[in-house]
Amino acid sequence: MPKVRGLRKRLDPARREAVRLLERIENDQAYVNRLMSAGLTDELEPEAGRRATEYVAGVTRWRRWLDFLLAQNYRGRYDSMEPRLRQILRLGLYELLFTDTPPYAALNEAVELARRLVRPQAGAVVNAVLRSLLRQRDFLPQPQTGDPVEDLAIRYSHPTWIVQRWLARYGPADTEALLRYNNERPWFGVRVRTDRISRHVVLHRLADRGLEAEPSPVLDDFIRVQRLGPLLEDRLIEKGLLAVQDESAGLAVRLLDPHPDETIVDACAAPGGKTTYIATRMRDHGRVLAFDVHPKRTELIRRAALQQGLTSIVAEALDLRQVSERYPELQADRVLLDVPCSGLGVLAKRADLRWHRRPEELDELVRLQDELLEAAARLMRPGGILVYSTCTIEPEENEARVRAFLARHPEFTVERADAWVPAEMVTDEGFFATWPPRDRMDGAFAARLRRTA
Ligand SMILES: C[S@@+](CC[C@H](N)C(=O)[O-])C[C@H]1O[C@@H](n2cnc3c(N)ncnc32)[C@H](O)[C@@H]1O
Repeated sequence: MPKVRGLRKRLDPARREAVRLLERIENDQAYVNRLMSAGLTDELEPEAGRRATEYVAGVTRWRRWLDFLLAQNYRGRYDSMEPRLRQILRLGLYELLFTDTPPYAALNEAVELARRLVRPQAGAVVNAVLRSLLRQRDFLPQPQTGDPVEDLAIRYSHPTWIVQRWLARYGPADTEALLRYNNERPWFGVRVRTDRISRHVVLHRLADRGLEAEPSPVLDDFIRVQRLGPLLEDRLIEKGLLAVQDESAGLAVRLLDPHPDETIVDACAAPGGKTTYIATRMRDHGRVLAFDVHPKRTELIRRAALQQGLTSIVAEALDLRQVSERYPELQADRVLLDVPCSGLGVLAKRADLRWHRRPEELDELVRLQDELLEAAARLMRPGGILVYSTCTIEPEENEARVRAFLARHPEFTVERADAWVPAEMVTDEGFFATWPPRDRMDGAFAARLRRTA
């Protein structure tokens, strides 16, 4: 029979794009950062874009567990498999284990991807490996390396060094809860400009679009949503009525407690999520000086201020460590110092971060955090408030930095966070600290310090 041309099924664009992105994410750290700020899949139709995003995030999160299972079922050396074939196998297995895709559809799609994107014979490999795993789906092999920490890290798909840290600090039950939380599809916090639109109206509008959303239980101007797509389609963010922001970030601003007509410094401000919230809380009266060392990122602060119609914000590209040369007279009422950190509190949202972080980076970050604290302290008027905040749960970057700062600066004292944030999020020392599995938000920390003299 003659071959009929043109009847070959079209490759699913979402899966094809996911494979392409997964390859790039694994090879190119800089690309991940760009992807995060640029929006993953702009060229796809919205439905395919959503699926591609979900595939990329899911496969990235579960990478270590997927690799363990695939390696057990592959006849050759899994480590030296062609990278693209590996991504296709990961995607196929992810779909089989973690999505509602009917198993044979997932399998066929993966086989087709391998045939077309790798070579025709590669389809047979994918077919054999995934069929074998499909048969084992209800009794999957468990890691037995002889090291319980390693086993847990494989099972929950995290690097061993991170699991080791958390086990030593939190014990097995809490560590498992955190590992599990990091692997769930996260809810997103969204701030509502309640000076322009009521939260109630927003919730109704989203419900009409079929988007699951609920009010934040801890902040009266925040909601939680399961997906961001409908917000983007409704252009509510573009119109400056909503801003994507984790509730933990909102609570750090509440702890700062900015007032109208004050001079506030947001010392590490880009992309401006907290800056715009500060200005909103001040009803846009007063002055918010927003600094960031990266000129391009500083531009994002300006754009956010413009989008939200806030005129009290002045953004400037500046290394905070040089701020007193630039502004020798500055006497801020309040300073927010939202330092660069390891980000180990946001692994549920930043799926790739766990694979890129290295334990050695912590020392360098801690040094920078100390230097930034010194610089921030020089900007304060006596009686002023300094809030030091992070999106990590690592004590070296949190409590330890504040304790070391207080030892160097007896003119600062801690003000307990109880008056501004929910009691369960306040530590014995009076610091704000979230616990993601309990609070259903990012892991974050903030300390409120007053300069007394
Ligand atoms: C955690 S992010 C800030 C997030 C921001 N506060 C928000 O809520 O949108 C830390 C920022 O510190 C900036 N940064 C790093 N080193 C700095 C320095 N020496 N001076 C000023 N900003 C710096 C980084 O460019 C990064 O944008």
